[in-house]
Amino acid sequence: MKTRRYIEMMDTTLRDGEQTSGVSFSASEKLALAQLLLTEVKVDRVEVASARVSAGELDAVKQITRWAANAGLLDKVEVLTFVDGQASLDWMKASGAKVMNLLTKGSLNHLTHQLKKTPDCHFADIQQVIANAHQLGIQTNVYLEDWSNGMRNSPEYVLQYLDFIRTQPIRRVLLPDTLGVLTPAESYTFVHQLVTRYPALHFDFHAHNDYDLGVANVMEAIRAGAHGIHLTVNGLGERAGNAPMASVIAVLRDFMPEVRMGVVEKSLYQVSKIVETFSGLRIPDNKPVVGDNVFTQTAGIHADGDKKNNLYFNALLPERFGRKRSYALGKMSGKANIENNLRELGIQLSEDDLKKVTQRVIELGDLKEVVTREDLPYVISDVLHTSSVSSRVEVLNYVLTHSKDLKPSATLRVRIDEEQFEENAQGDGQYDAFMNALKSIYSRKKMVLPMLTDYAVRIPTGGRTDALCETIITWKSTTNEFKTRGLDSDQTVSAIKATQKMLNTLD
Ligand SMILES: CC(=O)SCCNC(=O)CCNC(=O)[C@H](O)C(C)(C)COP(=O)(O)OP(=O)(O)OC[C@H]1O[C@@H](n2cnc3c(N)ncnc32)[C@H](O)[C@@H]1OP(=O)(O)O
Repeated sequence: MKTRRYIEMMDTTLRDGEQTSGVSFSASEKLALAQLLLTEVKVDRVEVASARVSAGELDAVKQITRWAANAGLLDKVEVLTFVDGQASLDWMKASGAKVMNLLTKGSLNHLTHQLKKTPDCHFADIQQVIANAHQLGIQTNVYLEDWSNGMRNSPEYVLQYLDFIRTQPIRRVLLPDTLGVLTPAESYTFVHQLVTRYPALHFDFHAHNDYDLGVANVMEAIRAGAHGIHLTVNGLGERAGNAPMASVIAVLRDFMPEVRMGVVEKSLYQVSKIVETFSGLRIPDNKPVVGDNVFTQTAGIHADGDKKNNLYFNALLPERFGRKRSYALGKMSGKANIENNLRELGIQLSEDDLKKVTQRVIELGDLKEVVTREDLPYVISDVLHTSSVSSRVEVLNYVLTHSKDLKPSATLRVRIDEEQFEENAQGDGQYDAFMNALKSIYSRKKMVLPMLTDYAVRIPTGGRTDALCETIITWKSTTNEFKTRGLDSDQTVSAIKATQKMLNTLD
């Protein structure tokens, strides 16, 4: 049997990913992510910073290298450096990092117009930096910046460069499509040309996503013989970003059985969520593999087909990533969507009642209202005039204050079963103060509230909901994750309504 070729994965979320406009990771966030990426996601290497950037960046790299040295992983931590005499090397020394990814010029255009040097002069500078690094016990990989344009416009320069670099004590040659301009066909041709001509060199391919071709280009570069690839979590990166890790891993696993890799598929969703929080950049709901809605069937026909011999099955199963399939509720729902959601809630309805509830969900969808699974008991009670909604908990009264230069506060009275409780608290905002008062009441009852993991506010347009504000809160308990929704003309009140629904879902 043919052995599968191992592809090295280098994660550059902490270097190239941080080049996303508006993103800046703190030192502790960088440390936590480097640890997670190397020990749980199990990428082969992480690039954690560019040299010389800032004092905070130096502190972050010091923390990472201290941890990595203790964990025996120091050779997996990389820093981008420049051809700048001793400056980057001094920074490397101070940071404790032992692998540098030296940024050199991969196109004659960049070399001539940015560095204003001749190839010979550039090669001499590079040779000096590599030799000095070697003396400091620092290993070198070389980036050929703008390599893709170099292959198109000055291929003789690229070959001249590689003839030079193969004589140097370097470990890897990193081929960036710096501006994300390659087509898949070119990615294959260019990588294949170099892999064939320089069989002793190790080539990494580094894709950018300017034409949304990052994943396709990575596939073709690997097919052409690239030994490693560079990825970022959630596709973070300058401009349109880099090749997104979760998509690339899924594609390689499902479509390229001839290669293998160390990355743990089950960890991809977790790391994606953490990077979403640390970067402050929300993942689009339709982002493959990690987006909120990518395992949600909306159309009634699809939901129906899922229960009939799994007709809409594909290999991209949510369970591979620790996720679950769900069924949206709205105007495209059929009975199957409603049934699936009711099953999760442990509710059974007769065929006739199911039709009535389905009809109401469709009407609400027409009004642009979002219906969550946890809304269904309210819809049922409204349509069937039953008391299927638990009203164990009722928010009876509250006063919320907001004033200049004073902390917002809340006074709250709730009924839980037959007992009433009152509590005051402060918070960073009115809703935070409300939640703090609520948490105090629940801790008196020795009960823990689920964690609020997302809070989305929307002003639905059109229909009857013109002036209303909709708050959808995502909660995470020890056993599951769910959403509740509140609708009111006041934003805080809509959040409180969503919160009361959450309280009534608790056992
Ligand atoms: C492939 C990539 O994504 S490359 C990303 C590289 N990383 C970064 O740029 C990190 C963020 N950058 C920074 O913090 C800063 O730009 C620094 C600290 C690197 C340099 O800052 P400054 O000294 O203020 O220089 P500035 O950013 O204005 O210009 C860059 C200089 O580097 C030079 N330069 C460009 N490429 C290289 C290179 N590979 N090696 C050495 N110098 C280079 C430019 O020619 C320019 O020099 P000049 O001032 O003599 O014209």
